[in-house]
Amino acid sequence: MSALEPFGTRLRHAMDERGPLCVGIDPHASLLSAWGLNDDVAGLERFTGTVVEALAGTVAVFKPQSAFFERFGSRGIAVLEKAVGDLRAAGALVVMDAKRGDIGSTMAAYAETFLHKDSPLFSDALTVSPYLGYGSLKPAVDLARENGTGLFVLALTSNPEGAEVQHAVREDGRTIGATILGHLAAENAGARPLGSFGAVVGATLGDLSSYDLAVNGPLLAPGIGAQGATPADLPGVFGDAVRNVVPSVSRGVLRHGPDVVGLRVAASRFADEIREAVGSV
Ligand SMILES: O=c1ccn([C@@H]2O[C@H](COP(=O)(O)O)[C@@H](O)[C@H]2O)c(=O)[nH]1
Repeated sequence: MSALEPFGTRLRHAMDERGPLCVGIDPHASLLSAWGLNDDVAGLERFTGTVVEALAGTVAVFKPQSAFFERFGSRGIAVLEKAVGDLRAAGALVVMDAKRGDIGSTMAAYAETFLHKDSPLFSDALTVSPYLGYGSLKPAVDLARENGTGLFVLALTSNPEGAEVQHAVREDGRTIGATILGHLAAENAGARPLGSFGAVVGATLGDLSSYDLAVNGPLLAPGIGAQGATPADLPGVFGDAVRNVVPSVSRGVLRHGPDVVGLRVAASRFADEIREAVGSV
């Protein structure tokens, strides 16, 4: 494979061409059942293949949730591998939502799993947890730089429980979330048109004006749809940083399957609402 352009550059182009919507692939057992599928590998395969068939050619970014594939063991991982390959072959970017984080030496192995160009699970970016210390992510940052891939670091997550950690105030007066954002701004310094090191910032969080979201990198924003946030909330949550937001919707789109037209209509409705909301800033 020839060297890839940096993830941030590829993401900016994909957002310009296809819009910023990210569709999450979360094959919950309840969704498999609602689609009339069994909660087994054949059901997983059919579900995932239908999402790819319906949306891979039009949506910019996909975020497979690794947990829903891992729960089927090696055969589930095989379904995930195929989906990643098919999505990328259709011109979409893949953010693997595996939320890895460990001491540096183990982090290097996680990075090789998802961000090394020769890995079967090679993805354009990976979600990672900085809660063993931001510095523990260095092997992933380094490998991402070498391979033209990216990271999305959990900074201010969409779930209410996140606040007890992420809003905690350090001795220097900064919150943990703000500290993570600061590290990302440093990683992305000077990158054009967009850095490759993004933050996960929930769309559910309300006014974040006390946080400096100008990290010169993408802001992956889960929480739209099933968790209650809407595209119209985006400008109020993200302010000027909204142009770098990648709004992510999983169940809000997936519940419209298994009909491929239903999935397309749902994704296109979210894309339109996002365009309207973000265009208004
Ligand atoms: O802060 C976070 C980080 C990640 N997620 C993940 O996004 C999807 C949300 O799914 P919905 O069905 O759209 O609610 C899911 O995979 C989460 O693990 C998040 O929700 N919040």
